[in-house]
Amino acid sequence: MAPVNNIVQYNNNEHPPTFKVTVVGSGNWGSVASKLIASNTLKLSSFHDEVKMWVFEETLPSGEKLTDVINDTNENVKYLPGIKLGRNVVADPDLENAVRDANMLVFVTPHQFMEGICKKLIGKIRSDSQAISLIKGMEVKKEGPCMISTLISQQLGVNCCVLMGANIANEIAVEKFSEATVGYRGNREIAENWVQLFSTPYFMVSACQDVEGVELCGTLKNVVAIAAGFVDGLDMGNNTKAAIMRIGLREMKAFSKLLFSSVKDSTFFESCGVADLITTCLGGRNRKCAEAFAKNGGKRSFDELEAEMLQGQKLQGVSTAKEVYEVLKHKGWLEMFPLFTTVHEICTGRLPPTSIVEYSEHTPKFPLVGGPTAFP
Ligand SMILES: NC(=O)c1ccc[n+]([C@@H]2O[C@H](COP(=O)([O-])OP(=O)(O)OC[C@H]3O[C@@H](n4cnc5c(N)ncnc54)[C@H](O)[C@@H]3O)[C@@H](O)[C@H]2O)c1
Ligand SMILES: O=P(O)(O)OC[C@H](O)CO
Repeated sequence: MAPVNNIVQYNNNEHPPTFKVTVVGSGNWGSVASKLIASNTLKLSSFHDEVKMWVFEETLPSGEKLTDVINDTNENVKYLPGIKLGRNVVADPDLENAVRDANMLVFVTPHQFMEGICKKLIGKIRSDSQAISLIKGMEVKKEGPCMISTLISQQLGVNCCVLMGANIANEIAVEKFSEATVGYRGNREIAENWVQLFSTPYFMVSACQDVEGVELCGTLKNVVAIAAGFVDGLDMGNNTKAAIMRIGLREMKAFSKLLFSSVKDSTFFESCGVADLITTCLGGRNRKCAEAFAKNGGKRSFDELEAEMLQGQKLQGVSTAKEVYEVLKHKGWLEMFPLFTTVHEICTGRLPPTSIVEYSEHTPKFPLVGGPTAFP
């Protein structure tokens, strides 16, 4: 399409773009996701070039508003400094305004804020909207666990896919090769549209018809990352860390399948599964803060360490460990999941960090190295 005197003209063979994207969230991963998407909307004729990015507004130490600085410099100076997002990314602090024209909504905020965000969006989005969640976490309700994609679907009445994977944002920001998995249910065409929107030569995305499995992998690996951080903080070495990762993967798979019998074994071999578990236990923020927690003998709280070490970025693993613990307790499954249980008990100070490989009387001794019959 060619702009003539600022009016966009279409020739006979060209259709106006169908899809307009808004990214709800502008943290570390939210900013990188906006950059990936914006590079593609410029190339794909079915998408409008402009990508709106909703910013939870804050005032920087300079006294300037973060949104103004992003729009002036094309950089999220707080959450992704040094990276240009693409001139077609437009930051907007007004949530309602940011989503008004969009029909492809990308949700990427820390999970604890999503319930409030959904409430504000009820009745405010286009009726033909599709959604995708890049959020690793879950909510626990009276009725039981609720995945974030389910929260979005139920509250907003939209179909919601998920995108998870071995995706440390700072590495993708500098275009180092990574993979990701789009989880979907039902319509493959919609999933393919998301795959197209995110894929670049350095970000290889594939689709998997197992939305619960993909989302639970992304959510639960953060609990295992906390355990891996404890092992690092206690200088226990690589063998111990590998053992923790193996046991963690077993618990991830068992928990997912107990909650949703539809979860597929093969999902755990996708980027969202074993690959994300490895990268997060080697280089993630949950691992880093848990290492500091263990080095301090559990005497400095995770809240304090998060504020000091992450400068506004948020951990998901500590709250996810609590949410998983609530589910296990409610279902009577605590004894089947000693790693998940122990991580929560260490985070809350009920057990010392060294307990990650020592089991007290109230945690069972067997399943940490459990045989094949310990789980379904
Ligand atoms: N950073 C990564 O490497 C990475 C990679 C893959 C997935 N994820 C997942 O993506 C999700 C978002 O992570 P992120 O790295 O973009 O965020 P982040 O950790 O950088 O969190 C900071 C963001 O939270 C916002 N925020 C703070 N208080 C808020 C409030 N009250 N309401 C709404 N927003 C508020 C901040 O404005 C900022 O945008 C998480 O679930 C995370 O697990 C992160
Ligand atoms: O830095 P973390 O621990 O939040 O992990 C980041 C991503 O989820 C890794 O894929």
